[in-house]
Amino acid sequence: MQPLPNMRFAPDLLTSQVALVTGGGTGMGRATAIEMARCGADVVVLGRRAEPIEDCAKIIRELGRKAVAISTDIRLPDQIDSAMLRIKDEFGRLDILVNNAGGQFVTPARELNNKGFETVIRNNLIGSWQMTKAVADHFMLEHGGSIVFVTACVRSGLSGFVHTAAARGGVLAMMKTLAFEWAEFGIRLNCVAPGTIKTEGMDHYPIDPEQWLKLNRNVMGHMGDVGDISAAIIFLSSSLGKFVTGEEWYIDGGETLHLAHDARQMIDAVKFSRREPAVLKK
Ligand SMILES: CCCCCCCCC/C=C/C(=O)SCCNC(=O)CCNC(=O)[C@H](O)C(C)(C)COP(=O)(O)OP(=O)(O)OC[C@H]1O[C@@H](n2cnc3c(N)ncnc32)[C@H](O)[C@@H]1OP(=O)(O)O
Ligand SMILES: NC(=O)C1=CN([C@@H]2O[C@H](COP(=O)(O)OP(=O)(O)OC[C@H]3O[C@@H](n4cnc5c(N)ncnc54)[C@H](OP(=O)(O)O)[C@@H]3O)[C@@H](O)[C@H]2O)C=CC1
Repeated sequence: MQPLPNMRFAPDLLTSQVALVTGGGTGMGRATAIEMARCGADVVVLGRRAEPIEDCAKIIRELGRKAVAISTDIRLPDQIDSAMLRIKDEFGRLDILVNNAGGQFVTPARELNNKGFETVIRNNLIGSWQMTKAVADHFMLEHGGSIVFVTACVRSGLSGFVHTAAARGGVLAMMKTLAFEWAEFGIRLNCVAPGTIKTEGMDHYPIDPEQWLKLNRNVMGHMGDVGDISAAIIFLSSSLGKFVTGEEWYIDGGETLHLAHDARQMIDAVKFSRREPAVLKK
């Protein structure tokens, strides 16, 4: 488990709010669920495996907030419906949804078959849609709320991840469409796109984190931590973000500043010499 960040927001920021975090048992979802509880929210922690979500709910209860862990696969509508009924019973309302659950595998597109593509679309796009529609139908179309999707930095594609690039691009378009259609119901929707964040989820990838740092284009020189992402999610979910909807927020340590990175290499090449630019020497 990654260490939790220090408390960053006012302890009453989310008082009287009920939040649901998918994938809340690990990584960024866990950090967000716990940080929301520290801000006064009651929290529903959702994921497939019982143990991590129960652990997270236990921590939240120790903080003095109400928490319920519900084992649910976001791809399965029947399980989602049961989860909604349980939330209605336990809390009676739901104000915040964080669509964080997701995952994929690295593969060159030429080696990806249709089943693999569909698997990742179902997990990341259809799962997020199903959760969003259920939460709107059961709660938010009646009393409003805030929905944040955790996506990925796919503005220029994501080599090795064509399936997830397609899914996350779909989530972005879905979010913007719903932000327009559901504004009249008091529902705000936004995306947070993490760069490379140190979580247990990264263990699924066959690459050493240090090697990854050399390969990526993060200008900070280190990976982000779970608190970098939970802070953005809480800002957007809470009254701090009350005038923000339909937005996508890249929290990536400058990983997508490709032009700035290229310019830095050029500056290194000329060694700050105006009279004798290295590029002209030979
Ligand atoms: C380097 C850069 C690092 C660094 C990367 C940094 C940038 C990336 C941004 C994102 C970072 C993160 O998300 S961080 C981590 C988040 N967590 C994860 O990614 C979790 C890891 N992934 C998974 O759990 C799974 O792969 C998941 C996608 C959910 C699918 O699980 P399921 O159990 O539903 O599916 P399975 O039954 O396993 O597989 C269904 C089919 O999918 C295909 N399939 C599944 N796994 C496959 C695999 N490894 N390789 C090929 N194909 C596969 C096959 O066609 C399978 O069918 P058959 O052939 O018939 O079996
Ligand atoms: N770490 C990074 O650098 C980046 C991560 N992301 C995305 O951010 C999100 C969080 O990732 P991170 O914290 O790193 O990784 P984790 O693997 O720790 O988190 C993913 C969580 O989602 C849950 N989950 C996955 N599939 C389902 C499903 N079908 N139904 C319910 N729950 C599910 C998992 O729990 P369980 O298996 O028990 O269901 C797990 O708790 C993911 O969507 C990820 O793809 C995006 C860009 C970069």
